[in-house]
Amino acid sequence: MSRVLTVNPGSSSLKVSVVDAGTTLGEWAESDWDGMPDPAEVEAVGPVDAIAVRFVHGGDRTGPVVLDEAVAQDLRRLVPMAPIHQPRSLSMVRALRNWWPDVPIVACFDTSFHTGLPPAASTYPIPVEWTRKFGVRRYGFHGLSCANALRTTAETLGRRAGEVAMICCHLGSGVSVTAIDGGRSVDTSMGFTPLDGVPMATRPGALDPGLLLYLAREIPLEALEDGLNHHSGLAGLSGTNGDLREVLAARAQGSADADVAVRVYLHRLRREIAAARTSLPRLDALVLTGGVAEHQPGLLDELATGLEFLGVDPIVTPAREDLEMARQTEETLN
Ligand SMILES: Nc1ncnc2c1ncn2[C@@H]1O[C@H](COP(=O)(O)OP(=O)(O)O)[C@@H](O)[C@H]1O
Ligand SMILES: CC(=O)OP(=O)(O)O
Ligand SMILES: [Mg+2]
Repeated sequence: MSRVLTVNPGSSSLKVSVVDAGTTLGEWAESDWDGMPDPAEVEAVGPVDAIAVRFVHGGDRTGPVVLDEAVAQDLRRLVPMAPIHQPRSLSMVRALRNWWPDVPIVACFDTSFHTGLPPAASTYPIPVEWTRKFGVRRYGFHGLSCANALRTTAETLGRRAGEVAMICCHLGSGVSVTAIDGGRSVDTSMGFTPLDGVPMATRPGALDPGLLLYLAREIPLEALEDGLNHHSGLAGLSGTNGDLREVLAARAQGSADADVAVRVYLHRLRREIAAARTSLPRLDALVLTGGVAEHQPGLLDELATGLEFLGVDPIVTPAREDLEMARQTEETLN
């Protein structure tokens, strides 16, 4: 087993790479949701031995699985819980099967990293009959990014992964904050779905459930679902598309709405980071990853103002979900 084609359909981008033993041989990023690099371009890097596809929702699966028709069917069941991401991963699989019919596909899940959450963090305070009947719990997402950040942070600190107490903030189009201790997730801001937690490019993060009940009486359910997934968060607040480049440009041009959007984003992010700290015995590292962490240093300085009490300086690490997926795929197939 050597070359793994990794496919990561995120909410604002499709990222594709070919990885061989931890080295990236080629990478492609498409901001167009329906884009896909030309398979011939991928083949030009050399033949691939396996394909890894990111699925944000894997249900209760604790690790990656070889994707056969039964698994695909089961993952389809989870579409209502991850409506932005799951359909895209499923349609990517259909296309990939066409292009590479003989290459095994492994599904790698955001949720797997969080399956060991302690009950205090994973249980919703609703009637226990609802919890049992609907299989409701905090699943948590961005786990592939967290696993990669844990590995790089452990290397930086010269420790084993199990010896690191850290907070991982994934700042992409989706945003999450995860407390990691003993090599596993002990609390995380995303919940039953990736709508929860910190405001994101187009999603609101945590809302008063009473507000949702109120809105559900005023707005048809489909419009509400669309508004919460695609028109809330930074986009909804600022009137831009929610990409922080655009929000910050609007703020620089004097937009009061964009100014409030950034304030809300940073306030809620700091609040979530402070909350994550309470799940850890100590804090070795505050790690920031994802497109915003990698490309918006000025905003990170604004974020750090007010977090001095944590006693650590934030460190930035690239969100190499593809390296984690390639690793998981090799382990699964070997
Ligand atoms: N080259 C860049 N310069 C500035 N900001 C960037 C750049 N690339 C990405 N970003 C920021 O990162 C965000 C997208 O993060 P990313 O991790 O790529 O998203 P996702 O994986 O969720 O699609 C955008 O909101 C944008 O503000
Ligand atoms: C789970 C999630 O929101 O992922 P992304 O940030 O890649 O859209
Ligand atoms: Mg992403």
